[in-house]
Amino acid sequence: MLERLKRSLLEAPIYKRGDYNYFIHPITDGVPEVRPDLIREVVTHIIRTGNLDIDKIVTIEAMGIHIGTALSLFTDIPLVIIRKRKYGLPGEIAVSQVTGYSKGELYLNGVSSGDRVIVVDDVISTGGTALATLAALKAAGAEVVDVLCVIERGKGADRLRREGYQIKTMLRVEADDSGVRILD
Ligand SMILES: O=P(O)(O)OC[C@H]1O[C@H](OP(=O)(O)OP(=O)(O)O)[C@H](O)[C@@H]1O
Ligand code: HPA
Repeated sequence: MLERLKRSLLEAPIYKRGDYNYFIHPITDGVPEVRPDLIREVVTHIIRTGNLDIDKIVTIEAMGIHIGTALSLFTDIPLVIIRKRKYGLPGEIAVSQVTGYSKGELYLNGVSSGDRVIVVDDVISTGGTALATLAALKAAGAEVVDVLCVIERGKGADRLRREGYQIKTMLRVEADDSGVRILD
């Protein structure tokens, strides 16, 4: 199961971002290319394992967009993209995002109070992006029925679980100077 994802992760090159061993992968970076069979494998797994009794799919710019778009096309459920750009629309919700190597602002539009949503993203590492997303959705009055990240590294998923959130991930990996190892 998930053979294409596993194989491509084991081949992923490492790029040092300060002290952070950043793996470069089609799902997380769109590099070198995003093959349809890989996306199909990932989205098929999300459909099989995610709670899709929802009104909207929510993802985060940038590398959640291809996953969210494919899932939306497969399920006919609308997609909301949390952007890194302010639009100033009425009701726009801004939250701060901190990852293992960057800081920024995220802006949520398009989710209404009472909307049932799933959050999908490519990877969780420190959990900073997911926690910011969940804070924005709470402020919007949405009901988050599931959180699903394709790849888990570090302690971010455990951080969300400690804060009471359910999160599903497809593969857990670790990355160091020598490359990516699949833990389970
Ligand atoms: O658990 P965290 O430490 O928050 O890391 C996970 C986040 O890091 C990346 O986003 P980022 O904004 O760095 O890059 P992107 O624009 O390429 O998605 C990735 O897409 C996740 O959203
Ligand atoms: N690779 C790609 N995207 C990421 C990573 C990584 O190692 N960590 C957080 N987002």
